[in-house]
Amino acid sequence: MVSRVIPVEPFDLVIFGGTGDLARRKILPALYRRFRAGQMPAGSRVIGAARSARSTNDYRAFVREALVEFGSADEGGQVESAFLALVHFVQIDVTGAQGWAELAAQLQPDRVRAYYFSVRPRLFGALAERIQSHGLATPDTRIVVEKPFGNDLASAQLLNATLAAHFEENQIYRIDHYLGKETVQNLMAIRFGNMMFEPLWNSQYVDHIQITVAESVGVGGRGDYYDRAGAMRDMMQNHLMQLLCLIAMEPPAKFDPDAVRDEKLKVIRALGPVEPHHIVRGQYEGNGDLPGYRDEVGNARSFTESYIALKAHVSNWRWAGTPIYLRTGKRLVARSSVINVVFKDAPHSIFGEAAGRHANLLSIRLQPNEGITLKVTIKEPGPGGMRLVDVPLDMSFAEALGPDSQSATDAYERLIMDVIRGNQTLFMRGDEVEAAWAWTDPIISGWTAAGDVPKPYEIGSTGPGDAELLMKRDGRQWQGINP
Ligand SMILES: NC(=O)C1=CN([C@@H]2O[C@H](COP(=O)(O)OP(=O)(O)OC[C@H]3O[C@@H](n4cnc5c(N)ncnc54)[C@H](OP(=O)(O)O)[C@@H]3O)[C@@H](O)[C@H]2O)C=CC1
Ligand SMILES: O=C1O[C@H](COP(=O)(O)O)[C@@H](O)[C@H](O)[C@H]1O
Repeated sequence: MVSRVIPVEPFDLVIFGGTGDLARRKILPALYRRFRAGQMPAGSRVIGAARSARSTNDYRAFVREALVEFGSADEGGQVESAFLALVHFVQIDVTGAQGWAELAAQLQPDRVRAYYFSVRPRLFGALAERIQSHGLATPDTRIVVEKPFGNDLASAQLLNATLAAHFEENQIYRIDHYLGKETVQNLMAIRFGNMMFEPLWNSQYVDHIQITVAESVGVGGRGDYYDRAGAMRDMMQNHLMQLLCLIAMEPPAKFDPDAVRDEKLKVIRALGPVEPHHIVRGQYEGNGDLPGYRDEVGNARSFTESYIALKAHVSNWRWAGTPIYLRTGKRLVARSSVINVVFKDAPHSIFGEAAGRHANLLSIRLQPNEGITLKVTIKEPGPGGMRLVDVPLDMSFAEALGPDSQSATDAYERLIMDVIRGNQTLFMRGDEVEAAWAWTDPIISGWTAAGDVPKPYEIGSTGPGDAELLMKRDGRQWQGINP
């Protein structure tokens, strides 16, 4: 069961950084898949822009290679040729004066225009300014801004102010690709489309929540950026923060951009400061087969974390007393993003202590093997008296909805089409990003001032042992990281 395609009018999309890694791996294949699905109308244009010279024909060959490598091409077929015919290239150095007139000539009047900022973040401001000063912005223009959106509160505020000098907030689409994931949106459907969860969704019934985003890959070719960012800025401040918002927010009055984002913002603003002893930072060590973090980023003295776990509190009526534990890291045992909602024990066991105490657990698997498991307590079968065991009520979305249900539309496909449709619900608003940095900054400055050194952990493990202790001290434990 795959959702229907919502048609859009022909549009022009300009990818600044159209020859870069992100364009190659994500943006171009996503556009092609939407074209193949019939959602990108003929007459639309995809214009790659980059600093180095190449012809449109060369760029089409580059795009074709990207489609082949990232699994979307139909090997020289008609669909691929029709898509490539929509692709053009313009050489523009964002900081210079050349190329803008040529770009203007490529753009069609009276249609939606989207400029994708897939260049280094320090070019974002200049790019916004140049688009305006060269008269390339119409009222129907949108800009799509990639991460990272600043690297602290001050830089995010400055970037927001720079963009706001040239574009209205309703023209600015700040990407957090986690919001485009099918299962992440499903969090809202699960919470607000079902009556059974909401009455239990508070500190009276929920003991604690665990949010895990584990990766098995290392930092790859992005070592330079990553070593300046670390797991806190790269993942926690944005992706895990968004998951936390969706799991903790109040029901918005309706599913519209500002209603949803207002509620998320309230959650971020309700986050209390994090105690230094509630934070564990880690760095993976090499193991003979694979290089360690420091070798991978080429910095033998790096103290940047490739893993972070922390205990957060949302200080409001719903969640007072229910901690939310978050962890993310690279080179862990498996790629697995899961939210575990751990319910409290029954207040009194009528079966006596020998039967054991059991807590219900709702696991929402975001990737891979998307689905939900509810662990419930039943009687252990057999004549051995009233002994209790936990059994899972397990639902895989692929089994329930068909194998195409999760993979049909990847995050970038959905997000780009939302830009064209002018729907900002799945994009971060400026105040949300600033609030997230306002929470993050003191955490980072705290460990920097204390000279904290990340704990080593083994490649293929669940992270540093101290993260287990963080839970153990509270009489709790992490759920396993399973593929
Ligand atoms: N790669 C990834 O996995 C992810 C990337 N991002 C973000 O996406 C953005 C792009 O990243 P990525 O694709 O990896 O970067 P790359 O370094 O691979 O590509 C950079 C692109 O920008 C172009 N460029 C550089 N300088 C200029 C300039 N002065 N004027 C015009 N074009 C210029 C380059 O063109 P040329 O080669 O001609 O110089 C190239 O097309 C960054 O903001 C990054 O943080 C976000 C999430 C993931
Ligand atoms: O934004 C980022 O996300 C990826 C993880 O994304 P996923 O969709 O594969 O879960 C992460 O590897 C990268 O470091 C980070 O910048």
